[in-house]
Amino acid sequence: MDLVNHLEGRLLFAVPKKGRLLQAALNLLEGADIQFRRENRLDIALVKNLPIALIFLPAADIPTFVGEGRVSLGITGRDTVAEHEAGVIALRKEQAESGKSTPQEDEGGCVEVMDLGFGSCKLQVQVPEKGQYGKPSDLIGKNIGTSFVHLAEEYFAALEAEAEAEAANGTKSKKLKTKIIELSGSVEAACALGVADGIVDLVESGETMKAAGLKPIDTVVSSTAVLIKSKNPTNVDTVELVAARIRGVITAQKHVLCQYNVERTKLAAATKITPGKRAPTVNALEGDGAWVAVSSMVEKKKIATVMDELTEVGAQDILVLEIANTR
Ligand SMILES: Nc1ncnc2c1ncn2[C@@H]1O[C@H](COP(=O)(O)OP(=O)(O)OP(=O)(O)O)[C@@H](O)[C@H]1O
Ligand SMILES: O=P(O)(O)OC[C@H]1O[C@H](OP(=O)(O)OP(=O)(O)O)[C@H](O)[C@@H]1O
Repeated sequence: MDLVNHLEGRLLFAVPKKGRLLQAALNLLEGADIQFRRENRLDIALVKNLPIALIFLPAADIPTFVGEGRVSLGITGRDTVAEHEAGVIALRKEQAESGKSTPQEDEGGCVEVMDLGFGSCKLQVQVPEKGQYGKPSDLIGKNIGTSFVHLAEEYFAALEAEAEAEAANGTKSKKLKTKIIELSGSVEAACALGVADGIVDLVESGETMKAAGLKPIDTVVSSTAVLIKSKNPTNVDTVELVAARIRGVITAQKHVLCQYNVERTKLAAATKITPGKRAPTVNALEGDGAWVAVSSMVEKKKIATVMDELTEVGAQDILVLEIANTR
């Protein structure tokens, strides 16, 4: 089937085609009951139960497609959105300076719909552990290796402006003194191989940088995966439906359902610990007027403490249940 000719009327939704965000993004689509079958080697998949076509793209390219309005919705890292936006700002500035065209502030761009809670990492400035550079300003005028050229340029332009203002010499140079060298991967190798004095790269556990003999000296962007939409999306109702479904899955992932029995006299103390989303559900226990059963949504990360506190106030038969979905 020629899928490209079946896109008419469908919401185009970009999903990372590989890499660290792929599996979590697919899990989210499954949780939101977005059903599709991706043919081998095809980067387009028609959704069976909704008017959506999934477009599988490199995470770093998704903000370009969404920002230009070619695709209405996307899942990618906030770092890639920031890089795209820094690129757009740099281009507008360049065009304005050369008088080529008028900068259009309101045109295009990505709107963050929600944080998806996975893929957390930091874009950091890293230097050799045993080297001569201790703070970011030491790197002014040096060589910086990165895949995030626009964010690195923006970062060092701000550092240079700050340094010039401090020196109060009034010579605000237009040209960046620091040399930004674009690398597409294995950026951590650049210092040891003499290509760069410092790097701007992603860090999660810190293991890669430690193994490469590097240490962080600043954070440029803190990132997680995000759902983004274009400024003027097509199929607005479907965009809202998908966002609501994904929000439900994420809320469910972050919470558990806590059920317990407690004496009515201790109910106020217990429900103070588990106030729930709106309010806890309280039911009488069959044949025992003195006891009630309580059920309440609790944040997953707090559940151990909540169970300790409930036990302390006299709650019994505490059960913790996974929530598959919620609205
Ligand atoms: N070490 C990491 N830990 C957590 N998230 C990361 C990490 N590295 C990257 N990410 C996130 O995942 C996104 C995609 O990066 P990833 O390297 O997986 O993509 P990719 O498409 O395979 O790119 P490449 O081929 O350049 O490695 C990044 O933009 C960032 O938001
Ligand atoms: O802090 P850590 O948990 O060690 O993760 C950081 C590493 O992960 C990313 O690289 P990736 O594995 O995507 O490979 P790449 O260098 O080819 O981009 C990033 O560029 C770092 O190299």
